[in-house]
Amino acid sequence: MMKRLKVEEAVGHVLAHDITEIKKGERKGPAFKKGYIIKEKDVPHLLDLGKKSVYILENSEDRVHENEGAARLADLAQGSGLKRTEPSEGKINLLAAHDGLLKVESSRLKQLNLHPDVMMATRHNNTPVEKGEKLAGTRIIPLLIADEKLREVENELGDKPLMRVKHYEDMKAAVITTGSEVYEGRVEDQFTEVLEEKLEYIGGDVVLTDIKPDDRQQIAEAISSALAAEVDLVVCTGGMSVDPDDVTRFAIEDETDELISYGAPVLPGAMFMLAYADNVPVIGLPACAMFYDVTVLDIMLPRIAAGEKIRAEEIAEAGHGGLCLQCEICRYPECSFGRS
Ligand SMILES: Nc1nc2c(c(=O)[nH]1)N[C@H]1C(S)=C(S)[C@@H](COP(=O)(O)OP(=O)(O)OC[C@H]3O[C@@H](n4cnc5c(N)ncnc54)[C@H](O)[C@@H]3O)O[C@H]1N2
Ligand code: MOO
Repeated sequence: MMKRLKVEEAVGHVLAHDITEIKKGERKGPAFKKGYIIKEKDVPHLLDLGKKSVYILENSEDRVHENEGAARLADLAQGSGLKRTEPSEGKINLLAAHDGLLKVESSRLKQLNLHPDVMMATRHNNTPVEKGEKLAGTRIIPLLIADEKLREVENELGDKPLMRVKHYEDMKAAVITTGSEVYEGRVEDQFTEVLEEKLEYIGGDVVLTDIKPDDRQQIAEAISSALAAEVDLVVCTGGMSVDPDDVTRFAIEDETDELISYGAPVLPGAMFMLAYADNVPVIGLPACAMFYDVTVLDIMLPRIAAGEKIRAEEIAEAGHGGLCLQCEICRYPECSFGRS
């Protein structure tokens, strides 16, 4: 159990919790850590921190201290690809152990947070994250919690962790540039380099490129050869909208067996198309993806690279959060874009 003692009387006792010191613009952190044995020389410092009394620790079996409470909550969330910090001021942070796609089971997270006296705050599901980034923080709200209460949370949440970071698969992609103006050399291809960059970010490679005019059959043949070369992903660029010579989508239909969607509730990216040929994703990418830094591709590609098959329902859900504000300084993925 805990006992409250005047600081002068607390000398020689074990501190029950971290004591925070905040100096504006200078420092925020624990001046004293839980478990610290208070010494005579600490008394003035504690008084400077506004502590006339402190909680000291006495042994008890049915109560769990904030640091252990945080560790038990972290256990519920920490799946593969996450690591944790030591508790500080009663809180544990979960970090990305490697680059990848963050998965958070938001309905189970809510279940946890419906319990009084515990909290867990996370980043959004399906966020592409980089090694070392902070993904979640968790703690109990009071200093001590009944072991039974924590056990209730643990029983309800079960063994399956709430969070994990999926590795990106080493994707080999084919890029088929379409457009008679590019094919005839009137315009230099500027799309392929955009895709090379985006694939590099998720650990993939463009291994095959082709340029075709706005001709359904020629584009279809290029898709067919890319699939025969056993790439993991085919991306066709351009010719995705409404002009009479925008035929890319018909060529994609010709060569795939499962159309997920032509059109996506995402701006930029309304004319996005996703289909599968024998489970290999074939994307039709509108020319806006060449112009804007962040588009529908940045929402879909990390998921595809993490080995997920995207369903039509999920594309429909992308409408909520599907509007990019094109901020002067882009902070994607730290913004509302793509966070449905
Ligand atoms: N009347 C309408 N106009 C447009 C619509 C619409 O629904 N109704 N949709 C708009 C949307 S949304 C988009 S996005 C754009 C682009 O659509 P496309 O994918 O069909 O693009 P293209 O027509 O093929 O090309 C547009 C533009 O981009 C240049 N381009 C294309 N590919 C390359 C490349 N590899 N390298 C360099 N430049 C490229 C092309 O030359 C054109 O200038 O359509 C809106 N319009
Ligand atoms: O496919 Mo287009 O702008 O929606 O950007």
